[in-house]
Amino acid sequence: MTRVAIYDTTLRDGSQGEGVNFSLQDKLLLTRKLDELGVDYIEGGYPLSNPKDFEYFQAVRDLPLRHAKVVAFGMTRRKNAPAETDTCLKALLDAHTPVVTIVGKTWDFHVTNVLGTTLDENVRMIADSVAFCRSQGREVFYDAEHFFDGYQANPEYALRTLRAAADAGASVVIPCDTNGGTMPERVAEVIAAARAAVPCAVGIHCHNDCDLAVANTLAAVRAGATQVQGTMNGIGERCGNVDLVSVIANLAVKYGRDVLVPGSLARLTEASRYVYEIANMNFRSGQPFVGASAFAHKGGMHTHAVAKDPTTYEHITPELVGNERRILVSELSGQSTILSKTTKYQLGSDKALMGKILTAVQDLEHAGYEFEAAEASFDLLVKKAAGLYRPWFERLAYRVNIEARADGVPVTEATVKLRIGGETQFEVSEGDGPVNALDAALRKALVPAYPNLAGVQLVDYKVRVVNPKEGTAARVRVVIESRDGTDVWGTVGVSENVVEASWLALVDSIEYKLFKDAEQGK
Ligand SMILES: CC(=O)SCCNC(=O)CCNC(=O)[C@H](O)C(C)(C)COP(=O)(O)OP(=O)(O)OC[C@H]1O[C@@H](n2cnc3c(N)ncnc32)[C@H](O)[C@@H]1OP(=O)(O)O
Ligand SMILES: CC(=O)C(=O)O
Repeated sequence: MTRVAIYDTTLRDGSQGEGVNFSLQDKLLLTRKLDELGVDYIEGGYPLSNPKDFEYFQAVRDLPLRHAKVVAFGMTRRKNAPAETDTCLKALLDAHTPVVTIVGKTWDFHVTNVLGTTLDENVRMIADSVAFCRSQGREVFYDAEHFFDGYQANPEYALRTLRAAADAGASVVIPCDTNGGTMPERVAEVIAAARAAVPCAVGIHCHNDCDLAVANTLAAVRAGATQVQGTMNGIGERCGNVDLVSVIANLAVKYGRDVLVPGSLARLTEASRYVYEIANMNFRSGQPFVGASAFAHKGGMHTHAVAKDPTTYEHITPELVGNERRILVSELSGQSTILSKTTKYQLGSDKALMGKILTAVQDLEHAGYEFEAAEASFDLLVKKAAGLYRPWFERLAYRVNIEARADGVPVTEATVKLRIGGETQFEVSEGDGPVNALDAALRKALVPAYPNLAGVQLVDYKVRVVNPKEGTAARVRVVIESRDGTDVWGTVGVSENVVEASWLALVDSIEYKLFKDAEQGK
């Protein structure tokens, strides 16, 4: 099957998304990651646009890329002026990339109403720009902006612009659904018409304004497009570009097409999450293929079947795209969920115990607990129900004091009193807030006996009101995420008092860490 070239424009079109702003360093890190993933082309930016993009093309030359080619992007020459002196084309060539992508107008309405020029001059702008970059030794891709709307309005003219680019030496012409409003069957028809009109390869560039960008891109490939442009996780202007993650996975797994470099598909999840991190965006847990929930099973009937054979509720095996299966514990669980979450304790034959754990989960969830993001608290619950729990320390008391001083800066102080191995420990600590102060005092008291606790970091803290109708007397749920050198774990506490809820979640985190290290012989 023909290879489909993957052209990533996260660094250019992705950065046109609201709230996305990559630093130069971010762009270089992403370039390295995209190359590791095995994409064929990385569109690094618009060198004329700003000094950062210009510098990127200087700096990227020092990156040792294994596979990907870096591409500079820019528009056709300005109207009524020669290509040789055009500042945009000069910046494109000064980027010294092996490939340049030139975007041009194909919709007659844009030519007359936006560029303010004639249809003939626009065709010359395209041809001159492509020919000039070719004469300077660059491979040229031609992005046909608004091609689908242009083809709808004036098909002869739209095809004429494509032919101008191909005749001038473009190796790929790429019809763009710039406004993202085209339906999949129409995309297929128009791509077929474009292929019939030019001798060179045809690509596709879709936006997601109708939530159809993936379907449109796949329709284009089925109609013969051999280059796919898009962004990681679909970030981009308005509703975004096509999500390359889904496109790559569907092409490889569903259509058996040759994409990326061999063996790369299993890096998809890691690459997607890396892009979210660098873009400072939250992961989309329901994102197909790579989201944390993409292979998470919650309903009791589902988990029961998945335990017998995962294909009962999974369309592919998660490892294929580097993701993992998760079994979620909740009030919707049945005994088989509990069974699959407790395999390490080998409690399977004890039906009464499974029932007891399930009832405890349902009662606690009714009271406001949630164990989906707090598997460490669930683990402690199982230990307690199965008689495997032993206290590492005894909680005698805690107190938190917040003093608002005259300078307006509140000072928080926490005191904890614990019994550890028969000794009473009493420690005081200041912190940025009650949770920070309590955490610091807890560790001060415990680290002398359990030095591994020094390596625990609190990485996330979330509070959610459980029963908002009660106003300020409402119960709150605190979920804390903790991390050490090897693992990340979540714990939960619920109370009418936010400090107490935090304390419960904190203590669970510490206890889980102590059990975990003991089980791992640390
Ligand atoms: C569909 C897409 O995603 S295309 C890429 C869109 N991305 C961006 O625009 C981000 C980067 N852009 C920029 O940094 C700036 O817009 C620049 C540097 C390109 C141009 O900046 P300026 O010269 O100040 O122009 P400005 O942005 O105000 O307007 C765009 C100009 O480009 C012209 N233009 C637009 N498309 C094209 C084209 N394909 N070929 C030639 N000229 C074009 C417009 O007519 C307008 O020129 P005019 O004011 O003489 O009519
Ligand atoms: C080229 C481009 O980004 C577009 O037409 O959407």
